[in-house]
Parts: sequence; structure tokens; C-alpha cells
Amino acid sequence: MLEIKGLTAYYGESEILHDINLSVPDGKIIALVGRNGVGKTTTLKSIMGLVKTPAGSIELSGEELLKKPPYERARCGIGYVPQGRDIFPQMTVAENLRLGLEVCGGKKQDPSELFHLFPIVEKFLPRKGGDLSGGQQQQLAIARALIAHPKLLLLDEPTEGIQPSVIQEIGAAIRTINKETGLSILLVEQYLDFALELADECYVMDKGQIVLHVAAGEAKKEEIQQHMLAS
Ligand SMILES: Nc1ncnc2c1ncn2[C@@H]1O[C@H](COP(=O)(O)OP(=O)(O)OP(=O)(O)O)[C@@H](O)[C@H]1O
Repeated sequence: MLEIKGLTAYYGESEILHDINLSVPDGKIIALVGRNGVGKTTTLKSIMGLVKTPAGSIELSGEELLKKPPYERARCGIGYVPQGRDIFPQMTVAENLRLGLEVCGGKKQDPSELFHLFPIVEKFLPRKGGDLSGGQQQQLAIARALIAHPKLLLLDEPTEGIQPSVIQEIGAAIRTINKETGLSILLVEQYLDFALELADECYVMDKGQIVLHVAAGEAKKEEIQQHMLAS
């Protein structure tokens, strides 16, 4: 599905990612973990074309994305839920959801197919996005990304600032959508237990490099934690 090879990324003159190799196989959930500031968000932004990536390759189902602008990458089938969710507070939940359709050229899709995953989104359709709690906004942001039927979903810290009961609901929804539709998911997380519970494989990042790649089933939590400690 997604194949990243030898990727570097820059902010200005600073090289942030160094020779990243990472793959998301079809239908799998892959976690990318690491402490603050190691380059996880930059990896997702690189996939979306939002940062300078002068070297390497990013292929989606065999198609090179590196030279494509962000909107074309989204149209190739990538849904992106950024850190902080980017919900428009003055727009209603229904309007926020509809924005997700712009990605597929405004094609008519039926949002109701997502309501069994996120009942709260259906319940609050007429409410302003800004009136939702953090957890509800996160569910709306994921629903908005799913409405265009992506092949690959990029999730940036969906548990950040969210209460434990809602984290469980979000985890269940991610697992259900993966099982029901075979959607491939790249999940960036700092909450290691959540990541290991959901993921098939786990990559650990430190200082802009991948320092460990393990199957989540055999993942040694302590070993991963060692790599996540400040060095
Ligand atoms: N817009 C920017 N301009 C310059 N440097 C940046 C910018 N955004 C991030 N950085 C730097 O790039 C590095 C990687 O940041 P990144 O946000 O990718 O880390 P992260 O692992 O996602 O951390 P967090 O969990 O805090 O989001 C950090 O040193 C950060 O300070």
C-alpha cells in the first residue's frame, strides 16, 4: 500500500528526517511511536506533501507521490487527520463533515454509513464544531477523513488530550473500520499501550530516524520504551 524509502525532510535548512524507510501493507494498522519532537508529525506531513522532501520515495500502491501537490495526494486515496484535529469551530458538524467531500471533488457520498462508527457525530450534526468536546471533535475529524473513502488513513495522535472512556471508543472505531473495509492505517502515537493494542506492526522513531521496527504481537514494551526515553 504505502512504501517509503530513503526519505529525508527539511524545515528550511534543517534536516528533520534522515533516510526513513517504512511500509504500510494492505489492510494493516502500523504504529509510529516516539517521544516529543522526534519527527513523527513531520513524517505524516511528508506523506501529504506539506514539507520539503528532496530525497527518497513515497509510493502509494506503486504510484510515486513525491512530485504531486497535497490535494493530488489526497485524491490518490489518503485521508489525513492532523494533530489538533483542525475542526472549524464556527461551522456545524454537518458542514465540517461535508468538507471531507472536497477531497473527492465534491462527489456525493452518504455520511450515514459512518454513523454506526461515530453515533455522536450523527447526534450533533446541527451543532457548531467548536461546541464539541475534544473527544467528539476527534471523532468528527476521523469521520470527515473517512467520508471520501480513502485507501490509507493517517492519524496523528488521536488520543491527545482525550479522556480514557472516549479513547476506548475511538480505538474501537478504528479497529471496526479496519476490519470492515480493510482500510490501511498509519497511526502516530505517544500513548504506547493504545498503539500496541491496535497495531499489527510498530516503528519507533528517535531524532528523525527509525530505530526499531517490530511486529506488535511480539513487541517488547520495555524495549520500545527504552527507545522512547529522552536521550
Ligand atoms: N514548522 C516548523 N519549522 C521548523 N521546525 C519545525 C517545525 N515543525 C516542527 N519542527 C521541528 O521538527 C522536529 C520534529 O517535529 P515533529 O512535530 O515532527 O515531532 P513529533 O515527533 O511529531 O513530536 P510531537 O509529538 O511533539 O508532535 C522538532 O525538532 C521540531 O521542533
